[in-house]
Amino acid sequence: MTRKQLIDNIKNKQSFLCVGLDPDIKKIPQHLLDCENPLFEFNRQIIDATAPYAVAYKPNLAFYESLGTEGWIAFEKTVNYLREHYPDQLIIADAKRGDIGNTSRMYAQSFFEHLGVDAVTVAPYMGEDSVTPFLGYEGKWVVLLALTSNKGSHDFQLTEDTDGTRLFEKVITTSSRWASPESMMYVVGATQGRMFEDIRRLAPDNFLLVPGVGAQGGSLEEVCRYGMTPDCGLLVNSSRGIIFASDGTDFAQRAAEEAKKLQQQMAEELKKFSV
Ligand SMILES: O=C(O)c1cc(=O)[nH]c(=O)n1[C@@H]1O[C@H](COP(=O)(O)O)[C@@H](O)[C@H]1O
Repeated sequence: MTRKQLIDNIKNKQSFLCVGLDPDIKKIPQHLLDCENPLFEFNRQIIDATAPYAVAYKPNLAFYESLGTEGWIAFEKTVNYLREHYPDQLIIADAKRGDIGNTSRMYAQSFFEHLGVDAVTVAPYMGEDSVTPFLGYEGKWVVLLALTSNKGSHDFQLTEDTDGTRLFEKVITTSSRWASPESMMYVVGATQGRMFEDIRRLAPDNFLLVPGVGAQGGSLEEVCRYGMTPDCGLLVNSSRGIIFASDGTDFAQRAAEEAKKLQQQMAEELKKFSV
């Protein structure tokens, strides 16, 4: 999906919601456990219920890989279901990959050629040759970890160079030379508040994937105040806050309600910024 298509979808739907498909088998409703593939059935119903309010889905590979073959099948079926029934939704494989060039090329092939997702999360730690194999696929995106939502973001990302440059700033400045905002997004946690101002100084045009609202307590209003651009420039993810709103037979309907609430707040924010 191109940047223009993504922006058009956001404007048309008045939403920049990314629904995180992190279906923990221990938390999905009991009545689904008898289905042939409980994870896929859970995702299918969540997708059907939330699609009107979302522009992207982000399955996190950990929740699938942890179940072995059955989990991987659920992941593939989920991607195929989205492709077939909701071709306008951006699919982000949250895999946090990155390795020596020769290996990254295989990861890129797996996600972009075999699975056909639109975007993959990539860790920057191994540098240019670990990231560039994911670039150069028409309409595909690298979503590079910049300033994450967790406590551990202080351990490395916020440490300073002798000239005061913080590591996440170096990641953005250096990686901006590898790709344009047409194919590079950055992950910035919603819990980082005013740091979005610093991010925007370095990455004024890039889309930011922002996890951490809902279960991790980040503020949507604050993210928008410091991070929104004239093109919106944000994809805000919520996983548990939507998909586990209920563990009963009404789980899909409750997920839709939570997604709709976020979409309505997003529409207000888009209006404020005249997007
Ligand atoms: O790359 C990510 O998506 C990610 C980066 C980050 O800094 N923080 C973060 O929570 N995530 C992911 O975003 C999702 C957040 O889930 P919830 O906290 O349940 O909304 C999970 O899949 C996390 O692995």
